Amino acid sequence: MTDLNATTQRKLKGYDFYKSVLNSPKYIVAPMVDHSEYAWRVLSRRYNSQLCYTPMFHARLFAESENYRRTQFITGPEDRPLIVQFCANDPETLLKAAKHVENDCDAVDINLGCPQGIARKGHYGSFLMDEWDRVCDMVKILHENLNVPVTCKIRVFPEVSKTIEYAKRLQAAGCQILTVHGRTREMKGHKTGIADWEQIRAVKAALDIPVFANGNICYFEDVDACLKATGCDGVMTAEGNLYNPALFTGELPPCWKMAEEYMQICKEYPNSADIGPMRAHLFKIFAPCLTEHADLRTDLAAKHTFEDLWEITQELKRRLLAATNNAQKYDPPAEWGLDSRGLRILPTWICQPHFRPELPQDSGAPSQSNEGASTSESGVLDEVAQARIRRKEAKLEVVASKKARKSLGKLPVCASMACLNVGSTKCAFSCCKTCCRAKAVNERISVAQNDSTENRKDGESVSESRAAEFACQAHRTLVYREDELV
Ligand SMILES: Cc1cc2nc3c(=O)[nH]c(=O)nc-3n(C[C@H](O)[C@H](O)[C@H](O)COP(=O)(O)O)c2cc1C
Repeated sequence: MTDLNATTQRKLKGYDFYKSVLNSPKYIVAPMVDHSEYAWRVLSRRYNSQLCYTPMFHARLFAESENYRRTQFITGPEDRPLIVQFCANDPETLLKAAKHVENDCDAVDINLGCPQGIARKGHYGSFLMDEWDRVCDMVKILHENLNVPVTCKIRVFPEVSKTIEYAKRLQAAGCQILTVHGRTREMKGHKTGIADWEQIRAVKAALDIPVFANGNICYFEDVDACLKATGCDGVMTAEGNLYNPALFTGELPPCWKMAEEYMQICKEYPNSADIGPMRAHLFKIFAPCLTEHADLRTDLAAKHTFEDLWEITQELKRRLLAATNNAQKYDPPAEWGLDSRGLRILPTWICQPHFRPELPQDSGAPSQSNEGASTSESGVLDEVAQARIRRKEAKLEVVASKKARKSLGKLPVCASMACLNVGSTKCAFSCCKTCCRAKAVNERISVAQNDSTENRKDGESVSESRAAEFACQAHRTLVYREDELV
């Protein structure tokens, strides 16, 4: 261990550190596994992000593996101010890992908020929220032995008094900046919900060190609202930044512009991002328009080279530009149009926050808030979560359809499983009027297509002659009476 006084005295603390070293940042990019990598940080900084965090690194792996360090921690001279984040549960291991980065960053952060299963297994993140002594030992060892300050990122407890007490313990142990994610450990996935700015405000009021607020930032306007509501020194955003990397400028740029610039950075800065993160970013940037261009969505999931992803980006750009008459810029309306959920209606070619689809009432999941974009600290693609929701919704539809069929009692149901109408006794196949007609039309067409020219009477088209014949032969019973049909 180094000389305690020498190290701690040399370092600027709290507000001095925040102002002199970090330049009083208000706009902060969150630590994000697989997402806040070097290339993404370069892009975010170009669009007014004033402080960036690296993705969370695993302290033990970082301490032990040169290969892990080399492949995971990539940075450059313009990548400042920068805070490197670790997850850990052992003070000595954490210190060993942090020593490797102390000369290439401005502070080291401890992840005390990850709520994912992987954190439960590894015993870190929010699963240390009940072990205050161990957590404080980790803060203390970095405070006393690192050349740079130590910071922490926490989630809140259900009780505000407990969050305040916890935050004070961290401050006393040597934490120099605290980020408060205003959600509890249980608020994840479908239970994400809205972050509690009131709890963040209470924590901020109780501490002497700078505090960053995290949660509920979807638009630029939310930043000021959050600063005002919480009194915090800065606002950190994760998903808001992923869906619109220019969020902190107040701009709503076209998706292709951000995608192209990001890809160019990846090319310009070799090794700044892997294909995995690149693809994950493109999925998010293009999220609003990928439903309309499902073929490219499939391509994006399947392709594995930079050139392929670049080509997909270019193709989407071509299509979107064509659809928007070459519009390069979006001018927000004086007053926002809102959809039925109260969300802003924006064209799909514009970078915009992503809102989870509302689950049906009886899905067993708590209802979603508009702001409650679910987070994934283990870096799992939102695509996967959305596919899961879609599958669940499809299942619920089948259940509802079966229920509805049951409620029709003994009435014969249309033989075509696709609909719930009562089947007609006049139809040879027990279809309802609509399905029977559709069937008849299709079959007429196929008969007509097979018809030979010899059968044609002068002046009559093939389809007309054979269709009439077909309808009267095979569908003799198709004489509908409207009142028999649902
Ligand atoms: C893809 C992704 C990866 C994340 N990885 C981390 C991480 O490495 N460390 C961490 O402390 N939080 C991580 N988080 C959580 C965010 O930092 C942030 O606390 C959370 O998303 C809430 O902020 P938001 O409402 O702005 O999204 C991650 C979130 C996302 C969406």
